[in-house]
Amino acid sequence: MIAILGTGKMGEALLSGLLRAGTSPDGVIATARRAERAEALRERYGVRVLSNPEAVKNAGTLVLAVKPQDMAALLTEIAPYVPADALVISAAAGITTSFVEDRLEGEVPVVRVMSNTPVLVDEAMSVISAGSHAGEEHLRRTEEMLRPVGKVLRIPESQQDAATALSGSGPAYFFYLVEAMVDAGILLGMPRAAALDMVTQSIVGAAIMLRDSGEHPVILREAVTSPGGTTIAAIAELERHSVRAAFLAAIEAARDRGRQLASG
Ligand SMILES: NC(=O)C1=CN([C@@H]2O[C@H](COP(=O)(O)OP(=O)(O)OC[C@H]3O[C@@H](n4cnc5c(N)ncnc54)[C@H](OP(=O)(O)O)[C@@H]3O)[C@@H](O)[C@H]2O)C=CC1
Ligand SMILES: O=C(O)[C@@H]1CCC=N1
Repeated sequence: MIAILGTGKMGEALLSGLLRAGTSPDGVIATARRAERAEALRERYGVRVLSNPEAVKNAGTLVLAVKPQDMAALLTEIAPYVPADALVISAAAGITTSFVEDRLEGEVPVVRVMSNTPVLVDEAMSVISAGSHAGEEHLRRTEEMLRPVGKVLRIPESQQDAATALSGSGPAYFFYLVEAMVDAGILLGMPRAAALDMVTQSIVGAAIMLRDSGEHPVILREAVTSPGGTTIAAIAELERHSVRAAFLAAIEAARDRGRQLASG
């Protein structure tokens, strides 16, 4: 039995992914803070929505999907009820496995996960790291849960904040880029819907080429960039505005913010 504690955006995305992958609604318990949220989850997915202690007592795998700022309170609430042989999977940005271990009784295996919202379309990037009481079996169980909803990589926990900044937050950067490019289309007089179609299909096509061709992104970009042509005129402007430097600084800021999250 899997319990998802704190079924908000990520928790619901994981819940829907588990059900799409064939887990029966009887095999998942959700928890929520608000009664109307609990009712919506029951109606939408047919799963049981229980209190945190009831969910924890009944489950072998606990997925903690509350905001980092709510994690300490959740752990205090569930600590007396966590079964000794349960696997605890923490999905929160910035929360270390030792933060979770220190607030639970005994030597509970904890796996830290950073996934991203493309879980909703089975194209998540999830990175996982074992805590000090988790071993191969716990990593494998976590992989089995996450693989149906996308790609899973094992990384050292020391890289988790960097991964959060790159792939956890990553989809937001691409949506931001799409917004900016659609605005450029509007500036050039395109209808908004047509501009959105053009940009969306370009980003989908580029992403699939990148994933499936095995080519380095520089080679793929060079293939688009004709001497004296349009693309290099655009790239010259991107360089003039230090867009690459902005990405380096932005992702570093996201990594640094991740490091602060456990302290509120
Ligand atoms: N959104 C994203 O792209 C990603 C998020 N994450 C991580 O996932 C976690 C959740 O993020 P996200 O889904 O965006 O946030 P949400 O706020 O959408 O989800 C958290 C949910 O937990 C509920 N909650 C809080 N405390 C409790 C509690 N004690 N018992 C039961 N439910 C509780 C909240 O209730 P209420 O609705 O009342 O606030 C909310 O519904 C975070 O730790 C974040 O770092 C990781 C990767 C990507
Ligand atoms: O913005 C955040 O803090 C969360 C973590 C990764 C993506 N969203």
